[in-house]
Amino acid sequence: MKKVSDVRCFGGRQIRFEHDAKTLNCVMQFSVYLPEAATQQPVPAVYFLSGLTCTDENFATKAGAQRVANELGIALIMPDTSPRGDDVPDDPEAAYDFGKGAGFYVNATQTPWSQHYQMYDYIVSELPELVERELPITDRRAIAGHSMGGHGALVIGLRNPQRYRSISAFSPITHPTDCPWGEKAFSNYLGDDRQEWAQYDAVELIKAHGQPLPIRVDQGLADGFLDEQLKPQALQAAIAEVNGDAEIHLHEGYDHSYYFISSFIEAQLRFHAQYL
Ligand SMILES: N[C@@H](CCC(=O)N[C@@H](CS)C(=O)NCC(=O)O)C(=O)O
Repeated sequence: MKKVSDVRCFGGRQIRFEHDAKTLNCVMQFSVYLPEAATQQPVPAVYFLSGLTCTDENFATKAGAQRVANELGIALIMPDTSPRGDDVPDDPEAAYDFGKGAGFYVNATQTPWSQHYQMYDYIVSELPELVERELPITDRRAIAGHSMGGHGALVIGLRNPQRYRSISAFSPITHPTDCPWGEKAFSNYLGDDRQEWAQYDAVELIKAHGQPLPIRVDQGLADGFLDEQLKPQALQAAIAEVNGDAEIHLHEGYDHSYYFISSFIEAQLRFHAQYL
């Protein structure tokens, strides 16, 4: 992998890398925050999956996570949200909710998407293997995300409890098989067989397999996507059905933006630090 930039930030370093991603069949960029503690010994990591339209830079520049990550001695790994490059197919109408910037953290099975859109395997396997080999980062991992990335964090954590210690999400798409964003993405990436979709739906996974890891969710009640796309009550009902103990924090007046994320990222990082 090649370093694109490296700057000092809150005692640690904010670094951007580029590499040939084998699972995605394209060149990808990702960002890493290394706390000062990583100069002494390898540190655990929180992987943060961003939402629709984002790259690795949205969370890096807008969430304000580095100060607390440095205090806690935790690295932040910030991947992009889809495969990139001129060879990668995009939404024919260039809509923001499908194609580039909208990989939905699934392994696509349908043409022409399946050649590049393998974001599930990229996040679960290729990226951790790379950063743990090349950087002072351990295999003590937590996974977090926002919106589409909140969906990704829940699904990836729920399906891989042996690989992660805790899960958190801001404004997650909790039940993508039952909302317009999810239905559009899954029918294109995965085809029409809805049984194939359930493996990428946090509500369905919890109902089928319970809650294997600690979970914290933060959701703003002034979020414009709340009722149509995000449906926190579907997640609450699934958790209740399996007698889980996920923390779901509903915040009066907060919206879907990075102003919301920056208000509660400290609480989420301190939540993960208990388990890392
Ligand atoms: N308002 C956006 C909808 C997409 C959106 O809200 N994206 C969220 C994630 S779902 C985001 O993080 N956007 C980038 C940012 O705020 O920096 C649009 O219409 O393009």
